[in-house]
Amino acid sequence: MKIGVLALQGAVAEHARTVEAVGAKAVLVKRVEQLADLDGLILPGGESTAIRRLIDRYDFLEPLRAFGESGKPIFGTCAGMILLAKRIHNQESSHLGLMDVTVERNAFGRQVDSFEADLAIKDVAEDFPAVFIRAPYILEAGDGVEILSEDTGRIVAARDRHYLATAFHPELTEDTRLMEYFLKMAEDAAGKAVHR
Ligand SMILES: NC(=O)CC[C@H](N)C(=O)O
Repeated sequence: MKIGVLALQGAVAEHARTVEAVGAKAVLVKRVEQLADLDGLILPGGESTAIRRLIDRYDFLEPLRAFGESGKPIFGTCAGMILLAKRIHNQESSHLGLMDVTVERNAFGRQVDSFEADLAIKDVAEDFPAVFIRAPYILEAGDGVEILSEDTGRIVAARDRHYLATAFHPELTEDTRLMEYFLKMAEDAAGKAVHR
């Protein structure tokens, strides 16, 4: 399986390492043509406004939408979750607008810029070490969205069809269980599901 990591800005190398750790091939995506032969794509954390500027500069917006709309899985972490969302709280427009959620940016407030929490994530882990950095969270999720994890009442991981999003950074720990979950989504989508 080939999993791309959008390599415009943000935590790119860490995701690529985790992709390789679960036995898939990581592709650092810097040009639109590279999307063609991927089985899934990761939108990393970083700064969503900066990533968006680069998406526009390199004409990635429509190709990324088309990638998602073709049924290929996309995993957005932190800023990547903001890029995936259909709605952004207090903002008129969204970015890719693919996942049926409303997100709020920097939602944990300045006092708690960064923190770690052990999270129960449905179908993934009882105790996932989650690192939050100026993290957003999901304020509202559409009916078809499966809530995978909440931290103190806030939705911090969710899945909408073939879109997966976390408010935290799974790539900053050695724990590969969430990446295994995403790889399984990509395998299922590719119709190549193998017993693992
Ligand atoms: N760690 C992150 O990805 C932070 C996200 C950032 N606060 C944003 O709004 O894009």
